[in-house]
Amino acid sequence: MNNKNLPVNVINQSKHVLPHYQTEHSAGMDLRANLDAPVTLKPLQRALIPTGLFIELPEGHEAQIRPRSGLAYKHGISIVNSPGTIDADYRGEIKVLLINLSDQDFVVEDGERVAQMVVARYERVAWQEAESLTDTERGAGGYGSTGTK
Ligand SMILES: O=c1ccn([C@H]2C[C@H](O)[C@@H](COP(=O)(O)OP(=O)(O)OP(=O)(O)O)O2)c(=O)[nH]1
Repeated sequence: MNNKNLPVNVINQSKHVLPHYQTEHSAGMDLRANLDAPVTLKPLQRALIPTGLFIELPEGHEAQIRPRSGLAYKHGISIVNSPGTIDADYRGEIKVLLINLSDQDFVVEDGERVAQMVVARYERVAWQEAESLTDTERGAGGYGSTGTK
């Protein structure tokens, strides 16, 4: 572990090693399915996959549960609520809400790396109710207002 990394309390009740960064500058750590038996996802079926991990994030941090691009590309496996949010005050088990967007069955095996977790800082807002907002070049334009070329 890099000594600049954020210390995070974790309880690992899974059969597997703790998630770890695969390369020097990976943003995410892959999460492994912790299963007693394989789970088959039929086309368009979803399932909540347990990880056996419980974490205690420092205040001001969240964890985002994101799809893995390889599983998405090769097998159409994504995450229904992507990115899932793990709150700093959550003490339950981290779970991954997978969905099979392909037209073939997909079998999730115990220990398979099914998602990645990115820890990020966040801000909370203090509303300041206002009569008007500042003018900008964009204004209310969105949804493709700037074109594609
Ligand atoms: O992919 C996810 C998303 C969430 N959670 C856990 C951690 C999170 O802190 C908690 C609540 O998530 P969220 O706020 O997204 O759920 P909700 O549907 O708004 O439920 P709640 O009313 O419990 O906040 O569930 C997961 O384990 N995996």
